[in-house]
Amino acid sequence: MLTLKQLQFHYPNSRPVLKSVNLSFKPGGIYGLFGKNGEGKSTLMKLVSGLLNPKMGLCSLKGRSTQSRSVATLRDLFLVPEDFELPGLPIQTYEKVHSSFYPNFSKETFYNLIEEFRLSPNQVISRLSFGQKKKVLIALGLAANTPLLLMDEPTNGLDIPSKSQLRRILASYVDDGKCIIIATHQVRDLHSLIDHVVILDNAQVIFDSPLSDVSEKLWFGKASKENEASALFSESTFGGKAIFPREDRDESEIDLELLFNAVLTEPTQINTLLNSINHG
Ligand SMILES: Nc1ncnc2c1ncn2[C@@H]1O[C@H](COP(=O)(O)OP(=O)(O)OP(=O)(O)O)[C@@H](O)[C@H]1O
Repeated sequence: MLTLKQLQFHYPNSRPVLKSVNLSFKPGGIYGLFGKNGEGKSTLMKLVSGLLNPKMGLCSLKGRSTQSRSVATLRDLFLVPEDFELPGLPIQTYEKVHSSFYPNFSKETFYNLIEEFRLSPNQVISRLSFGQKKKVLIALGLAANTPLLLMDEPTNGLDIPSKSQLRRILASYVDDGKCIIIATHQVRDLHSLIDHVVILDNAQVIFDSPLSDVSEKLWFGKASKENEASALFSESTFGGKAIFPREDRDESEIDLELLFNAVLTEPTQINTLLNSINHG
């Protein structure tokens, strides 16, 4: 659905933010995009949305370059950005202005979500709190029903009940025709939803793997004197949690935070093991 080919980007007079990034995103998946602060997650989302132009390479959505920002492409994607400014319009007016851009927009979904988020259609957006504004954008993004939904730190600003509410809403939203990419540091908020992980580091993709492959090849458990030597990665600050080759052990629950730290520290070891999967 979405392909990034040899994508390169830097801001004026700055170091490269992305160096030759190649990625492919398929429908039916929720992708987690991770990276340390400043590694280019928001930039990548802006490139995909056509808000920035790559210095080299291409982003194509359903075979069309997103850089052209053609109507046909823009109606296929929605970006919920991390930072935004929203106008002093009532929610229902804002919905009317934006819904017309999206052929599959569902007013029913939008107003159901607005109600679920305890907002009311006549509230003026500029007078809402940051978290409430974010909920309006999330409702708009989900109601737009676009094949590609990009969410940059969607749980930032949401209170604890709203985070689980969003998790539940997103789980029911994804279907075989849609692809969702979520950039987040709040791994725990959405970890149960994510089924594919992409990690950016040093302007490159250092990890790109479905979690089914991670479960097949890696085992998440506690390090002990007996097994310490076989650990691919262990972190004492995680209470002795460690990652091992799975071998013939039962499947374990994936700890995304530990996986992220492991990939940043031992990318070659982790990737070599995952690449040994025979997909044939
Ligand atoms: N408008 C801009 N002009 C110049 N440099 C920028 C601009 N926006 C971002 N950058 C730089 O580009 C790099 C990538 O920023 P980006 O916001 O994409 O990172 P990020 O991974 O989303 O970070 P975070 O996790 O902190 O949200 C950073 O070094 C940042 O300083």
